Amino acid sequence: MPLVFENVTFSYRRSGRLFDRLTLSFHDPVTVVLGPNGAGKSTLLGIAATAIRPDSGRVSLDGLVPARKRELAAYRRRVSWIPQQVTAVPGLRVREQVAYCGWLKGLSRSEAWDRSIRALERVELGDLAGRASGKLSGGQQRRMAIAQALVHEASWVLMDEPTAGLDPGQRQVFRRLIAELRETAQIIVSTHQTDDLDTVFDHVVLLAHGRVHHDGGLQSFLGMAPEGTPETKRAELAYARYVGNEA
Ligand SMILES: Nc1ncnc2c1ncn2[C@@H]1O[C@H](COP(=O)(O)OP(=O)(O)OP(=O)(O)O)[C@@H](O)[C@H]1O
Repeated sequence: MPLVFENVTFSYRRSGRLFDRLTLSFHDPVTVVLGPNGAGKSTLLGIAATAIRPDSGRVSLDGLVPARKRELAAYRRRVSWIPQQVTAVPGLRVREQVAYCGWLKGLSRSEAWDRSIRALERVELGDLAGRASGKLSGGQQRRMAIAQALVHEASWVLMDEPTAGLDPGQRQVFRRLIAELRETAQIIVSTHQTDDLDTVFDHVVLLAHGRVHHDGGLQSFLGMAPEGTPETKRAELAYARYVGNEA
């Protein structure tokens, strides 16, 4: 079920044109959108999540076009978005917040409540289900946000810099989660860190200044590193080769 951007143009009022007729198709199980700060990664995911409206062009998912009013709700049910900023809802406990997100996506209250604990267990937060959501650490809040996205079992999960603020142990949890999640959903992860690149990703989109510099398999991306580059440096050097001074 591909998620497709066709000729998408978008400008922020203050900072000018970011995307100029951007055409891109996400079709692999797990895609990473890699790019330096300000490349447009969050905006791209925000558009895919329908939080941001493009000025022109079309986004579609399995033929559903969110710009068509009647298709918007069905599109949104299929897509889960974890934005960069995680918000704790004052007064809610962790499990309540996760269940609330499921309810917002159209689950019944009891279904949302039942699924919330499973979602929290998947991100290894089951033990903290009863804690006030505002009292989690930054890394735990990011994992709660992932649970929020998992609770309604969307077919696409969009994760904006999900590993920011995670310690190495939590990054491992995240990798396992992606490996498990890819069985039931297609995933887009954004990051600016080449050391996040991992065999869990099938597809690499490299973005800089709103333009796509690479759109293809992980191995073809890594293959851009100069010959003889040690395994651990390939992502970094391939990235430097594509983006060069532009980053
Ligand atoms: N609300 C806004 N108003 C004006 N300009 C914005 C706004 N949000 C983002 N921009 C600009 O749009 C460009 C792309 O920003 P975006 O946040 O999409 O990039 P990013 O790749 O996600 O960056 P980062 O890795 O820092 O999160 C940047 O130049 C940024 O300054």
